[in-house]
Amino acid sequence: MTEHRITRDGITLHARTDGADSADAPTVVFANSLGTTLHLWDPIMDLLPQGLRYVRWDKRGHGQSDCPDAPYAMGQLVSDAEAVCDHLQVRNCVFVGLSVGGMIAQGLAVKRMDIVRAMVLSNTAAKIGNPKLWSDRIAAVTRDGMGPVADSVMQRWFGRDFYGTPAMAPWQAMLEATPVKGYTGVCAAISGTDFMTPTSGLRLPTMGIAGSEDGSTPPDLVRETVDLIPGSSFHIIRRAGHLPCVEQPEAYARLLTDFLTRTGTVA
Ligand SMILES: O=C(O)CC1=CCC(=O)O1
Repeated sequence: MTEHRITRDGITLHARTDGADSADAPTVVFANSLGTTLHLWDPIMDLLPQGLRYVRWDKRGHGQSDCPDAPYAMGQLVSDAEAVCDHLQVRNCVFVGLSVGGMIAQGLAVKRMDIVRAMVLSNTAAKIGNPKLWSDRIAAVTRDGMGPVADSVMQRWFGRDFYGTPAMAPWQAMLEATPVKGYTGVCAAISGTDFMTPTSGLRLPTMGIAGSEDGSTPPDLVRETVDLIPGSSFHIIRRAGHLPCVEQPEAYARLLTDFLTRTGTVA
């Protein structure tokens, strides 16, 4: 594992690479969701093929990355992803984005075909929620902090088998540790994003993943976006909510590994 600090736009972003330690290795880049750090992917890392380079980073306002004042724009989040990839010489990668991470995937694929060769749109959509949903959430978190919204977020993040169990505690702690400015900054970026038109122009190998019990981006919403891209595939992971890589890591890693094989990323 190697840690990286990348400075752009007056802030420093924290990233790490695992697996192969060379820019020449086939590379998979992971983009996390709102209120999570790069540790979102920990449960699947040991289940993925060897010989590849795995890149992940903390979005601005999350984890060990700097936290500038809110609001943020989707263009800034996409440019952050671009800066991480350019710093690490990522080209022709498979880009895996979950939720807002999947919006970043769509934005980066439109902007930088040299970086994104194939993508996984997990628990995401071209447009998530509506401006009132996000302005209400920004107002509640700005007024009361992360604590009071945590339970309703957990109910969307996790299916009924996982919600309320001790295994949920570290994920709730991750959410509650997110700075208010970072959380509300990213909420504003999501609120202002509708990628329906640009995403419908994308032509690259794409796989969609949904959780059968996802309360934030239900399967039909994910499918609607994935169907914009001809030739894409779509899979539902059962007994999982918004973060299936946490609840069903084996099933998630199996889908990813199959996709890496189909796209010629692993033999
Ligand atoms: O908190 C939620 O509702 C889940 C979510 C929406 C966008 C994202 O990244 O996470």
